[in-house]
This record gives sequence, C-alpha cells and structure tokens, in this order.
Amino acid sequence: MDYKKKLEELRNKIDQIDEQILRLLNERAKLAQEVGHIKKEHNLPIYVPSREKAIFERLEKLNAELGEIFPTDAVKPVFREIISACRSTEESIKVAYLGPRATFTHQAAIKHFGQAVEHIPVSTIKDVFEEIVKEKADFGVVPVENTIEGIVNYTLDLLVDYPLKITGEVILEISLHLMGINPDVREIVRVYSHRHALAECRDWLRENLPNAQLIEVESTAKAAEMAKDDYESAAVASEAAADIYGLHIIERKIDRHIHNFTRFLVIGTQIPNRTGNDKTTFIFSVKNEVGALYKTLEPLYRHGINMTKIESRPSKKEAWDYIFFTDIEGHIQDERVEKALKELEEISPFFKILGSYPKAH
Ligand SMILES: O=C(O)C(=O)C[C@]1(C(=O)O)C=C[C@@H](O)C=C1
Repeated sequence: MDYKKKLEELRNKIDQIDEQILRLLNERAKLAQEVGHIKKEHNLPIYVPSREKAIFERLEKLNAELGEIFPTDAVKPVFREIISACRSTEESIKVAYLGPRATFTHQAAIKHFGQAVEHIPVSTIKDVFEEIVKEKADFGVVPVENTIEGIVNYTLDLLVDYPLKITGEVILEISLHLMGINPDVREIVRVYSHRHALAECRDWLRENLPNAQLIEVESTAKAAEMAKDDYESAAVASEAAADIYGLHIIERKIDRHIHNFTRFLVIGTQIPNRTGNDKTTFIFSVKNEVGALYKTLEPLYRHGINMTKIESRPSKKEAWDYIFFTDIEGHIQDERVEKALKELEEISPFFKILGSYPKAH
C-alpha cells in the first residue's frame, strides 16, 4: 500500500477514536452532573480533592499496567482538565490568585483546579484572602516559599490573621525565559522583569546583554505585557506569559538555578477530607521558660508523627515573642495526629490549625 493511503487509513482510525472519546466525555459529564445534584441536595462540597487525587492515582497505575504507550506523565494533565470541565458542569468554582494573568501563581491555580474554573486575578496577596472572606471567591492561590528566595513571610502573617484554611499545596518548577517580539537578541536594549527574576538571571544577562537597561516591574507577567509592543524590549518571564502575550522565546531557561521551585498554598474555608497522603500545618507559641519548645513538641515524638518543617516568625504582639509555623505528616482526621495536636494545644499559650490537605505530587 502506498504511504499516502496508509496515512489516510490511520488518520481515519484516530478520528473514530476521538469521536468515541468525546462521546464518553459527554457521558462522564452527565454522571458528574447527577453527582452534583446529590451533593447539592445534601449540602456537600462540589470540589472533592480526595476523590480527584484517588482518580489520578488509580489511572496512573492503570496506565503503567497498559504499557505506557500513552505517557504516564500526561495522564494527570489530561484528566485534570476532564475533571475540571466535568466539575464546572456541576457548579462554577471561583479561584482568586495573585495576578495578573500568566503569573506563576496563575499557572499554579491552573495546575491545581484545571482551566474550567472562574480565575480571578487580584493585585496583592492580601486581596486573595479578602476575596474569599467577602465570598467573591471560593478558593485562593498564593505563593508561600521559593527554593532560592525563601519564605514569603507576608503569606504566613495573613494565615495567622484570617479565619481561612489551607486546603492544598502546589509545587511548580520555575523556568525563566527571555522573550520579545524581536527574535534578534542583539537588538534588545531594555529588559523588563520582576526583581527576583532579574536577580536570578543576572549572570546570563550580564554576559549576553551587558548594555541593556534592566527595568523592574511588579510581575513577570507585567514584564511580558510591557515587551509586547516594543521591538527593542524583551521580558524575562514564563512560557505561559509568552503564549498569552504572543511573544517569541528568544532564549530558554536563562536563570542560573537548576532547582528553582515555588510552593503555593490553596486557601479556602473548609478542611478537605483525608486522602491517606496528607500534611497538616499549624501554628503555636511557647511559654518563656527552659525547654518550652522541646516540651511542646514532645507529643509529636510520642505519637510517632514526622515533623517536616518548623519556621519561626515574630508574633507582633510582644517584642521577642515568636510563633512557630509547623508542618507534620498526616491529617487531623488521623487518630494519632488528633491526639498529639490536642496535647500540644493544652501546653501552648496559642495554637491554631491552619489546614490539613493532600501533599503535592
Ligand atoms: O465525585 C464527585 O464528587 C464529582 O463531583 C465528580 C468529579 C469528577 O469529575 O470525577 C468532579 C468534581 C469533584 O471534585 C470530584 C470528582
């Protein structure tokens, strides 16, 4: 058979499979709608992260058994969008994030909820919290720490002050690219970006664009927007920003750090159910006496709970008084976590659970 005929035959088969997939997607959405009706009748939350996580894990395992001709790495992104779209037929979820569009926080929001939610860009981290408290958003996404820049203290402070819960976490690899409408790097005289992004790309910029003026703007997304109409300008930003603003990537990954990751928190009003692979975050203070921190944390040790992080911040109530942000493995619905935290609460002058949520992938 000549190759053209063979190609046509194969493409016809692909068309048939695509149609089958689409029919099945419609059947799936119909079932999700029925689930949605039952959940509304019984006042249950529409978004159920534990169920979504179980679906991803089951399908990734099945895909490995099926021989992985379809890459296992693609299973979660594909099903994330399928679930996101099915969920949107039950109810539209509103997600506030630190904008504008195409920031890394926007990407984190998409990675967590999929595209089919109402994304609400706001201009400060505090506004993300405010949108939820004012019931304009159901969830929010904020950055909390970066492997190079460290902790975003402001996010921690807001978690103490607001009556909200951490409902999830997202870890994103940060890759910074040089982009513009002019693909010729020699003609670039201005480079826009966020202060941190310029710092991370300093070596590359010094070597390759020693005479360019480096201009700080509020976000990498804003930088891309600034570069989109100017032939002599470039931006240091994400791939998503290049897509949204129609920029050409002049040079990929110009940041010098190989391990550049940012962790984002998803915040909401309710603690999601346990998935079996969860994390709990809480804050506490200690009495001003010898061995206080040791004694306060002792219940964790006694109940065999792994503490994965502890971070101190000034309490801002008294000078030299601190609160401790702590992450442990497990969910508050796990018996030993519940017991240990109860004991810890009894010892601490101040104690608050900030959330129990599925660990990021
Ligand atoms: O199982 C549910 O509760 C559903 O609403 C269905 C579904 C899905 O599409 O699979 C959608 C949203 C939920 O977050 C979890 C799962």
